[in-house]
Amino acid sequence: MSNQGRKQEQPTIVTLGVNIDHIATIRQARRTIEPDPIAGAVLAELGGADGITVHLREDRRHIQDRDVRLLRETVQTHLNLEMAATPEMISIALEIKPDYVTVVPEKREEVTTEGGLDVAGDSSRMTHLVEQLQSAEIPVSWFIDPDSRQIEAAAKTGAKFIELHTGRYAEAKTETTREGELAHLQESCELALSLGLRVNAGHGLTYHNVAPIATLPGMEELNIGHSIISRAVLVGLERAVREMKSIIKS
Ligand SMILES: CC(=O)[C@@H](O)[C@H](O)COP(=O)(O)O
Ligand SMILES: NCC(=O)COP(=O)(O)O
Repeated sequence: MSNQGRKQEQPTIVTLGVNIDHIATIRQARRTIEPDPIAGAVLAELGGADGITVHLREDRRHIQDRDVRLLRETVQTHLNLEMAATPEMISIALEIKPDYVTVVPEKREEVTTEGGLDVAGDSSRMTHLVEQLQSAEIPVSWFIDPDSRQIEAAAKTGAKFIELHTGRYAEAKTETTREGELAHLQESCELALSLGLRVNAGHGLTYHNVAPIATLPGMEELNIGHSIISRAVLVGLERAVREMKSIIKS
């Protein structure tokens, strides 16, 4: 069922979904048991995360099926499962029942998610996916570019959310380009709310570029991963070395 005609109320507080994929990237570099993203999720929640996001890629390069199953049992806030629109992923989502699913485009050869999903170009398959997941009470979010055609198509599928891809904003090389991308994101957010969608955003957000996105009227949740995990590695390093040194000395 489409959302049209039901303007979404504007949320007043922007929440933070912490994407813990790259804790698993470090673990998978050695195919070992540490660092465990489940422990990472507990610490992120203690630090104030409002939600935990993981992307179960088809190639399982970082997050594994076991991680998603355990996170479902341990996450105290909400669990956002990012996944491709494939039968395998739909069946995993139906079994695990995350608090919501964000459907993303995926290519095996990409380093990270390139561009948003083409909901407009495959609307009947996408509408069917929404019916399958939302009839099981799993709200669907489309990870799309700030593009009016995609936003209108997203609303017609009946999905509850979109996540605006902030990659072009994050990668802008000049202030003028960045301002232009921010304006696209603002207009997109307004359009989505007017069509009854709730609006999240993410990709490439950092400590330096997040503030203007966090103040966009109507923005609900920002999903941020790489920048937070990168900082965590560095701010934790001194303590980690001290702890090893004290064992060696004793
Ligand atoms: C869809 C998205 O933006 C996130 O999944 C992010 O890309 C982290 O995962 P990868 O680094 O595997 O792309
Ligand atoms: N959907 C975006 C996300 O979960 C995190 O992306 P990034 O901060 O790792 O680029």
